[in-house]
Amino acid sequence: MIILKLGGSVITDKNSLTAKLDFDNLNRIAVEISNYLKSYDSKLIIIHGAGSFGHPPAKKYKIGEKFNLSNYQKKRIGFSQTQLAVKTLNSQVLNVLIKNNIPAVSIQTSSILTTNNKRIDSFNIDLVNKYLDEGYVPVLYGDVAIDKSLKMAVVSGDQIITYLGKYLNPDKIILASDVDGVYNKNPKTNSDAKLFKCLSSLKDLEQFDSTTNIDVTGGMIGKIRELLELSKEGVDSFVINANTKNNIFNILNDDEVNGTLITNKCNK
Ligand SMILES: Nc1ncnc2c1ncn2[C@@H]1O[C@H](COP(=O)(O)OP(=O)(O)OP(=O)(O)O)[C@@H](O)[C@H]1O
Ligand SMILES: C=C(C)CCOP(=O)(O)O
Repeated sequence: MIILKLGGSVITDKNSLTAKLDFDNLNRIAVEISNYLKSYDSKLIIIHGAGSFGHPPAKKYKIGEKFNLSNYQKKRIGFSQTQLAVKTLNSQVLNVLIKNNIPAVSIQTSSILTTNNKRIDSFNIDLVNKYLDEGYVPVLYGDVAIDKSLKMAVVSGDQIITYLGKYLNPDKIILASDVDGVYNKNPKTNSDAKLFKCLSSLKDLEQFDSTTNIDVTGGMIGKIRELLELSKEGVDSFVINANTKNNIFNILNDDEVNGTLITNKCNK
């Protein structure tokens, strides 16, 4: 079974302050996934990020931050707006996947899990497995969730990967973003940034800035923290660039792709 995350920076314009789908990118990626599934009968879970649909409302309403009960009504509206925004993105993603003949089914993250202190503490994985067994491609996404301690939280697609990676024993975990992998510093703002072929510790990074100021889940650093957590359980993952044509098809197909392997077994 393969878990593939389509980053919000790939399927949306993440620099936009209003929700904006990157249809061309999404459609090209859907064609690559569809071509792979035509040849191989493998189980696939897709997770997508929230991009410019989810991060701006989550930031505006400070979802997941401490608040007074007197503020609760406004926070509820913020929760609802964020949930609707990511659900809207998810519908658009599903529309493109299904048009490309992928039997995608949407699993609304906020209806299938809860968190405690921002970490997933209950998850109806059975449902995901049942869809997989019936030959569907379950699609989950970064969303909000009811949180036992904080009342509400943001759950990143990356945290969903860590959770499913631990419990479903996937053969491959792929995170597709808009850069070639993990660098020692942000490659978008540093022309001398060096790409890691393999990463096993955050200590190797020189800079810890996130993507844009709208990101509420820590950008690339948040992602690496999740993946390093997973690597401690012996589960490896790859970070690759989905903006490069055929990268998604090639990595699904086990062909070599430029990127970063996150593992606890890098040979230094
Ligand atoms: N050390 C680094 N290595 C690679 N990218 C970095 C680094 N530091 C910052 N970045 C930025 O991280 C961005 C990718 O992270 P981001 O969280 O946007 O990914 P995503 O998974 O596509 O988005 P989302 O979380 O919305 O799904 C890149 O665009 C890059 O500019
Ligand atoms: C901002 C929200 C609601 C979810 C964030 O998910 P991510 O884009 O995968 O980090």
